[in-house]
Amino acid sequence: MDERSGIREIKGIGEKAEKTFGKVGIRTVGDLLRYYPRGYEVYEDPSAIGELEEGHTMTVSGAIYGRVQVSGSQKMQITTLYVKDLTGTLKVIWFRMPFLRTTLARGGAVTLRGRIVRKKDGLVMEHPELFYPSIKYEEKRASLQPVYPLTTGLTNNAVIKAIRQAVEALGIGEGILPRDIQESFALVSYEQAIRGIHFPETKEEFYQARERLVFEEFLLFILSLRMMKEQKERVLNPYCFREQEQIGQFLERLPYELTGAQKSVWREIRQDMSGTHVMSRLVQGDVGSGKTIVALLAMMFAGLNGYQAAMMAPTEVLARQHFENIRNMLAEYGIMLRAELLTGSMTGKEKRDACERIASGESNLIIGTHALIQEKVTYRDLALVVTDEQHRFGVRQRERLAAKGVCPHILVMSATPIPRTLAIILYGDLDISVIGELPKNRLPIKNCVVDTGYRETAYRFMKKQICSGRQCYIICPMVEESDSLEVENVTDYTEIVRDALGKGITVAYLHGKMKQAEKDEIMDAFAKNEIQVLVSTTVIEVGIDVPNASVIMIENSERFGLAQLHQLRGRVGRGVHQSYCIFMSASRSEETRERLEILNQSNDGFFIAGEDLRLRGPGDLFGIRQSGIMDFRLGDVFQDAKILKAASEAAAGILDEDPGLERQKHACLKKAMGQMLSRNALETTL
Ligand SMILES: Nc1ncnc2c1ncn2[C@@H]1O[C@H](COP(=O)(O)OP(=O)(O)OP(=O)(O)O)[C@@H](O)[C@H]1O
Repeated sequence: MDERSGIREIKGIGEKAEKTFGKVGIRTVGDLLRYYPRGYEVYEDPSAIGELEEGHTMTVSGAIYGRVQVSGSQKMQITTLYVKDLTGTLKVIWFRMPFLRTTLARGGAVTLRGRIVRKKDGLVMEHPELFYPSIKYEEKRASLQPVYPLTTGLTNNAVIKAIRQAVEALGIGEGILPRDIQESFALVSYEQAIRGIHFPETKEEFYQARERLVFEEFLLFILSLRMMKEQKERVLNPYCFREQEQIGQFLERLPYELTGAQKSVWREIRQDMSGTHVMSRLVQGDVGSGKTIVALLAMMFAGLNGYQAAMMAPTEVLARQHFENIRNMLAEYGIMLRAELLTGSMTGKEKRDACERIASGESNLIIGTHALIQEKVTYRDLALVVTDEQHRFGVRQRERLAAKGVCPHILVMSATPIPRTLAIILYGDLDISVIGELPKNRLPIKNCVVDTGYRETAYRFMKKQICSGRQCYIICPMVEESDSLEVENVTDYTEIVRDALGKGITVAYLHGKMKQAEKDEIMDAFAKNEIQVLVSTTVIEVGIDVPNASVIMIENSERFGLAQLHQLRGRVGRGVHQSYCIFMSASRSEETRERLEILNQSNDGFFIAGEDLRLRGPGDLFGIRQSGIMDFRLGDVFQDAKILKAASEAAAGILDEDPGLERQKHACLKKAMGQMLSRNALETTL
């Protein structure tokens, strides 16, 4: 058995289990080994019964007191047991486990781990994990128990068992890292890493295992990017771009002057597009810095030179907003180009018609969502691809869209405030431009952090703003992960806001479960100030641009990450009006206060990202987080910035020494890269 073997070769995995594992993408032994836990549970020291706390998962050790009883209906049998220690007696119940009556003997020593709930007759431990005799608990005590992502039919124990079997039966090889790299970066061996990520005995073991695996992930990613960049750099620019007078005229008639930063980025883009090689450029800028107009200029530049340009937005609402914006500008300034919208929610006929106009070249500027790559779209002469909010798309999707043209120029817009040093590593295949200044007409947003007692005052404040012509967003309080409740919650909350604001103010809501047409209608009405208050879940997070909106109130701010709060806040302060952000928080914890204070003090995305990193700290054991920026299994580009840097150094060293990865010691690495790149290529052709 090796990593490529099917999982059926593992003892205990039959046809049924094979299917279940298949649902989470595990087909081979290698897939299984790289199915990492999403967190770990610590089997803590037992607590005294007299000190148990409601709502927590806790462990108790004691003697079985009295007889085990089974009651309830045939369908739902309840087994009850009392356990006693020096400090008290605890009632314990299990559902559908009547057989325990014969297993558990009166007076026996037992350890139980479960959730403590309050019932009529006091605290009860519900459906706990049982260690009988107690000594069995010692094996688990203080160790970290992996918790895997699961699906229907797949239990945590089944995953643990399968991985244990695989680890024991398989001589785990050396992995892909060359020995010299492993040694010079003081990383643990592949075998230690695999054991340590699944079954760490200590936190230290976990950290080391994770470090090695994250390093590997980053190294592969960086090497692949470098290779892609090299291949790209060889591509000569097949397009012929000439300066267009109409662009200059357009800029002169625009109601505002471009900022210095916008001008210089626009210059770089123009030079790239008419240069000798195909452009691959990332434009980074804080929320509201005016990236859209720069993208639009590039698209017009392509259109006026007789080519097509496509822009892929992360949501339909945003695609429509860009489309309307572009269409209106073309009409207003008399530019003879045709904009086209293509999104998944359009009817079959609408899509077909749009595709025809794209294929014939009648439409030059195409704006859409994933539909731009998913639908069967052919372009007549695609010379530029703009992807908005790049972090919502992977490198693969970007490539897939690029594959639709011959080899179009690529422009990526990103509001993710990552420090330049990090950006250079992460977007290794792109050149980077930064729009590092906000338009001059902006007043800094005024912030406040308040508790829910301030709500009434906030409503009064909003009412005043609305009376002077402004509009407001309210990010709705959240309900615990429940989709059906989410809808109810937004509608109920909207009623409360309507009552609070009184007649004459139109309040509407927006949530993820609404039909696209409904969402579009609401957004259109909000943009026209027919709606004054928009209550929403976080669907409005990215890119929405209504400069007249001057207040945003974010309920449950404590539940969001700093970067997301900054994005949400960025929906206001986009015009000449003084804007306000009210961070409402129900939590009194010191940590929450400190986090929100950062936003209260600063409107600068780069500063906030840095502080976020400082607060999150290295090695966040219980949440192996995904930053959402890159699609890494384990790594987090913020949290693991140090490992990322180390991997980047390692990549540079490897390529210096052996540019084609021809040496024997790099063979495994090259193979893994090949697999990764061919996976990309495969998706590109789909
Ligand atoms: N130089 C400028 N002077 C004044 N206003 C500007 C300037 N450039 C852009 N704007 C306006 O600022 C607003 C925000 O611009 P834009 O939507 O491009 O921001 P963005 O960088 O895409 O932000 P986000 O990341 O939040 O989407 C828009 O209403 C736009 O018309």
